[in-house]
Amino acid sequence: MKLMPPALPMLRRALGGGLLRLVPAVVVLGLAGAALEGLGIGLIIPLLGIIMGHGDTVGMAGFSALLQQVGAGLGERERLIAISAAILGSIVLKNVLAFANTLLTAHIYGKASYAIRSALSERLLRIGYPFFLQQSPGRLLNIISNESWRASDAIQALFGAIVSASAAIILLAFLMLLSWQMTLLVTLGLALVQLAHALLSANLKVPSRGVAARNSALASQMLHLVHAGRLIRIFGQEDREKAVFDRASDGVRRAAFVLSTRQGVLPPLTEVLHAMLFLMVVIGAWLANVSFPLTAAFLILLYRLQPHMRALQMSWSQLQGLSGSLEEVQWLLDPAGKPAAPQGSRPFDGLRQAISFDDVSFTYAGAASTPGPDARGAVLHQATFTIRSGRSTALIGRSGAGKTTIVNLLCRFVEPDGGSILVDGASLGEIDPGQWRKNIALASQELELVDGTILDNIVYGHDTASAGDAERAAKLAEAHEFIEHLPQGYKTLVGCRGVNLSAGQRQRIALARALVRDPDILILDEATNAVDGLSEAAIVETLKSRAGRRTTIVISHHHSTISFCDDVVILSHGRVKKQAPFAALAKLSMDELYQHGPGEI
Ligand SMILES: Nc1ncnc2c1ncn2[C@@H]1O[C@H](COP(=O)(O)OP(=O)(O)OP(=O)(O)O)[C@@H](O)[C@H]1O
Repeated sequence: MKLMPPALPMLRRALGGGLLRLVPAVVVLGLAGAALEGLGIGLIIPLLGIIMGHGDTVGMAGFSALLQQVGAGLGERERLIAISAAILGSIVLKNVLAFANTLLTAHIYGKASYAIRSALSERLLRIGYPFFLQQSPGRLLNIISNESWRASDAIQALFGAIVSASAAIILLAFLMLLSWQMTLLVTLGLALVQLAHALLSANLKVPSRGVAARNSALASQMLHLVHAGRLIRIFGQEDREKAVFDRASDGVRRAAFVLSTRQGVLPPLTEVLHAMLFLMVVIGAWLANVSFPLTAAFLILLYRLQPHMRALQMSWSQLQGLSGSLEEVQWLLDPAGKPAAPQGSRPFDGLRQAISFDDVSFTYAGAASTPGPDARGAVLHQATFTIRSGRSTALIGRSGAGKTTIVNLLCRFVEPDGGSILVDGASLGEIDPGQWRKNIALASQELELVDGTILDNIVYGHDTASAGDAERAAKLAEAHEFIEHLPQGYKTLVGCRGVNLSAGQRQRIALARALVRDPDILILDEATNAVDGLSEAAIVETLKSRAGRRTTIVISHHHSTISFCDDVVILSHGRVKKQAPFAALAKLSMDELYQHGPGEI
């Protein structure tokens, strides 16, 4: 049976060498504190000897006899004061060290929490985009907002265990010096209690996983309530949503209750076992005729040892109780089995001739029933078409035809399952993704605005852009006029995901954000569908001005939006039905274009 939470080695990696180097300091402080405590208690032997009026050494040998000699040369009164002062000094110093250890542990806890959150955010930012298509946002949110804290608690529990174990070892050593026979008995008893505790703690893993799973479900519900505020109200679903939320919340309560009750059994059980051990020592010492000062010092030491043993056991059960959280954090941090970020090292500084899709097939993970390009669920089937450099290409097709999927492939959010995408003859998969993305800009109905000002949003990802550049881009995107009419102009806060603006205003800012980079390849995916006709006509004029100089890819269901394009690619059910110069088909309506057969012009 595995008693150690499996995720601890992973956490060790996440924490890095810096924090681990502090572990010896924690151990040294723990050992020194316990040594001072042991010494202070040991000095009770001569103290009691003086109070009882004799230097009774019956049953004493070695260390205890040595302690009995402390201050032997002094007068009785001076000796009493000196020993009392030494006991008090050791207690004060021990507590100073305990405080230092608390500070150090708090420092490590804070740093560990930070390190875990930082590692999680790093993973989320560097992981391949398909991961987000597969995973529940509620689970991810729960890991970052809840489980990461619990993983830090696990680290604190681990450090607590180290301190308690150090103290226990030292106090056991003192006990050994006082009476090795009684210490052997005690050690055997403690080992049995420890084993019973460890076995019972191992059963905490299952309920701990239950708590983590219920927390994920609750986080999903929370996200839903926050994001679907309008939907819930317009369809009058408040009561139903409340019931669903309460069920998820009650699930967390019940799972946490199961975990707490199983954890709660452990402290009383171990206390009873420790009390039995304590009484066994008292009776054993009486039967063996051990001197009173020695028995008293032994029992006080044993009494002081118990909290450390209990703390060690509690840290252990806490670690087991947190194993579900540790596993969740480990799952997210572990790169195994997760989509990798796009690779490639070939330099790219601009499109010279064309981007060619050559028999490209693609299936979203989880959508395929059988592997391979012809699998059911494939959303692109051997798509072949060309996007010419310096020209504008319209990608059209009915809803679900695969247009946005082509954008996802172009932006390397996903990679083709079959066929190849060639950029000036080189495979897109070999091109440095950073350099490639620097040369493209995407304005899409799905790309959010960031929480900040309008200016922040326009220059997002283009650090060298000045306020003047932003204003020029806003003019091109037909956004300048409405921005100027806002009380704070470009300093207006757009709110979370741009809630303070209308849909058309948001789209124009997103378009300005794409245009401010004057990208080599501009991709517009339904980027102006909420913009009024007049503004759209002006935007089309802007796009026309890129002709011959820059490449533009436009996806739209509106004839007016694609009217300036040189080429058109017609998609149907993931297949390219036709690629033709747009001028040859310009007279057809969108419906006629969608229905257009492969050979007809
Ligand atoms: N993340 C996903 N997982 C599984 N299937 C998906 C995913 N995204 C899209 N699809 C499926 O892929 C197909 C193509 O979707 P895509 O978004 O490319 O269509 P589209 O032509 O852009 O449609 P629209 O005009 O409605 O935006 C659809 O059948 C859709 O259900």
